Amino acid sequence: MRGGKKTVLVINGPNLNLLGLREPHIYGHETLKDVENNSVKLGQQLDAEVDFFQTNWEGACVDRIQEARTDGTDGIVINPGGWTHTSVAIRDALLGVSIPFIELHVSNIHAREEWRHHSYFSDKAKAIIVGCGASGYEYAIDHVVKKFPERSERS
Ligand SMILES: O=C(O)[C@]1(O)C[C@H](CCCOc2ccccc2)[C@@H](O)[C@H](O)C1
Repeated sequence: MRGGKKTVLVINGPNLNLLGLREPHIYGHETLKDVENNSVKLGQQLDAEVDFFQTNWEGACVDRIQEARTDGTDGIVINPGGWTHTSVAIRDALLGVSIPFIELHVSNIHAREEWRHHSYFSDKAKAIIVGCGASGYEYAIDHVVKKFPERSERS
């Protein structure tokens, strides 16, 4: 909670800054800025705080997740991008802060190449949303706000 409001952190991993600009037949035409704007607007409608973070650097992602342990974050929505299939470090960071999270993918990774079918996050995620395009971010935020418990830990 921050300022008396449920607080959701949305994290996007590498190359998702190109969302809507490349491979629209796979990832759609909405840009990451569109997603951020829609997410913040939904937060206002739900009387919640939505923080938005994107990085191409794995260590910066770990640092942002660790920061969430003490900044009032109640739940995380993460699209790990390519790290989905490679990153034990980010899995460890999520488990280390003990913040419930939803794993999100714009595309349906289970209908794509075999190597995309494995995720280092799915077995620990509270929920997984795939294949809903940019709308998935709003579904995930709504779920965190309405279904995830408030966290009291601040230290
Ligand atoms: O479907 C998803 O959201 C993914 O997380 C996107 C990742 C790709 C992130 C890069 O996204 C781009 C978007 C537009 C243009 C280029 C890359 C991919 O490696 C995962 O398997 C599934």
